[in-house]
Amino acid sequence: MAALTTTFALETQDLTRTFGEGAGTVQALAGVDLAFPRGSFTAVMGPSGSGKSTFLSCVAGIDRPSAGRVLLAGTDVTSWDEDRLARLRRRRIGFVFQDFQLMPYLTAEQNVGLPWRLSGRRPDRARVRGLLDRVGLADRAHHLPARLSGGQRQRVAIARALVAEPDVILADEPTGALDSATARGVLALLRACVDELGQTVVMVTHDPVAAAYADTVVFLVDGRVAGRIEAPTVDAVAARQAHLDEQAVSR
Ligand SMILES: Nc1ncnc2c1ncn2[C@@H]1O[C@H](COP(=O)(O)OP(=O)(O)OP(=O)(O)O)[C@@H](O)[C@H]1O
Repeated sequence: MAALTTTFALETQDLTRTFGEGAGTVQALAGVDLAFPRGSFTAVMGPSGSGKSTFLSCVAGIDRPSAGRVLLAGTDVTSWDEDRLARLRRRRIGFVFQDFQLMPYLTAEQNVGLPWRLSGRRPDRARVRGLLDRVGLADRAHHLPARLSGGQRQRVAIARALVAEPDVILADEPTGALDSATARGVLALLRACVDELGQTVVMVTHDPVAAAYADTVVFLVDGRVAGRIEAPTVDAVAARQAHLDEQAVSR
């Protein structure tokens, strides 16, 4: 059976995550089946609280699903222990967090090189500099995060997620804190990761303009897949979002 699943960089089967117990139980994910082909760009959208961040965390192995499976390149990693998952994340997954998670005492350049250091390698300085240049921060390489704006910090986090050329890039609202010109630059960079390097990008966003950079948009509602759009346009995404919001209000 494994051969059938290896064309997908990432797959979830019946992914379920429940928080709390008894009357206070929240079902953040209620059986999500999704498959992400290698070299694809997928946007995950949905109302606030629909399970988007929980989905990314479970897929990255940062959170543990209550049931269901996560497969990376056809390998079931659901029951891997913490150490093994951490090593996998370092090697194969780039994660852009909502809150950046930069090391405050490292410069922009050192933060970008961190994934290499953590896996015991010397950072490739030319690649680090090249990525800082791509995200428009060539002249900020020696700045500490405290001396960067929110948008600049986000761009350092993106460069860091890309530096080790991971197979899968998971991004939670990567353009949320950016002005529209910088956001376009970041989205073009993610698109290039897919088109030029064959990486697989899964990006949570609320923004139809950002979602239109993807090949596919998947909508989550109440922890379930509620729809998808292939080859999305800004108008098609915005219309579907409005429709889902109306349904949510009338529920
Ligand atoms: N650690 C937790 N403990 C309890 N409930 C949680 C926890 N994390 C998430 N939830 C709940 O799970 C549901 C899904 O949350 P999640 O953050 O995944 O949604 P989201 O779609 O990313 O929302 P947003 O767009 O607002 O970021 C919400 O009802 C949330 O309150």
